[in-house]
Amino acid sequence: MRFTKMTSLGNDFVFVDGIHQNIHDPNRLAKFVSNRNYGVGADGLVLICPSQNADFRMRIFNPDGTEAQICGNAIRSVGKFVYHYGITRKTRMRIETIAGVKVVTLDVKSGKVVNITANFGSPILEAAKAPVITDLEQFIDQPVEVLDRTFHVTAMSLGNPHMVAFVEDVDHFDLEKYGPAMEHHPLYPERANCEFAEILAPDRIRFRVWERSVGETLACGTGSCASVVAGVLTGRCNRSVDVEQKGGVIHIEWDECTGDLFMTGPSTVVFDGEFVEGNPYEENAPWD
Ligand SMILES: N[C@@H](CCC[C@H](N)C(=O)O)C(=O)O
Repeated sequence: MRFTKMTSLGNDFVFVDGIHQNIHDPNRLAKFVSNRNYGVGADGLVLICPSQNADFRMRIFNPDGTEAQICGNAIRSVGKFVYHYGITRKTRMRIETIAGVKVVTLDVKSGKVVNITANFGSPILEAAKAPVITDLEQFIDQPVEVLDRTFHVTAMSLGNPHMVAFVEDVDHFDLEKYGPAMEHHPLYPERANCEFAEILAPDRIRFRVWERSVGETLACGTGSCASVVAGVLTGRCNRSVDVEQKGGVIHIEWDECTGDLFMTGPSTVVFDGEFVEGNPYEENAPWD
């Protein structure tokens, strides 16, 4: 089985072409490839599959083997992957996910994909669909007690669940302490991807993320969108924002007329590989 390692601002994934290869038990494969000692090492596995109603279908699996609905950095990388490997010549394509079909547009210069924009559509702000357990219709800037602190949280779905809390001095924020407690907070029946964000200027945010089923990652595409949405809804930022993360900067636009969220940023093909002796399906394996 051949694979490709790609990274988008340090949010790294193993991509497997499931159009020309037959993949069974992707949940188990995800645990193996994601392991940084026994496998390739990644924040998850991405399968690129044929689609009935779009150009391609993306499936994304977290390192614990759970399947997520969507991933912002991975979907942009899928756009680059299919163009880079000549699977398509299209520079604008529709990619199916559990969270719906998203449009991905490539910026190609001298034959190379330099930037990729993904349209995520509108964020889902209805609390019941975020999902958050509350009587409120929307969960915006609401006090939430976590361990010894109260955060003001805005919850939403980008297809996957997010919560955003604004903090001061995010670089010194104790993410290891509050991240897991927030991810597993009883408010979120499906757990949540948790963004702790600092406003640097109305057009610049810096955030750190504690991802559901992963932990801290260097960047999160859907988390970048969620941070800007929460910033706009609470009057903290503009609709066109550069979002800083540990792994780099991404640009987010939240269109006032259509309500669509656009994310633009790079993706890098790091290396191609082929599994030799590793057996992803081994019983009682050390990556379980
Ligand atoms: N890194 C991602 C999100 C990946 C999925 C997430 N861990 C979940 O379980 O929802 C991004 O770039 O959006």
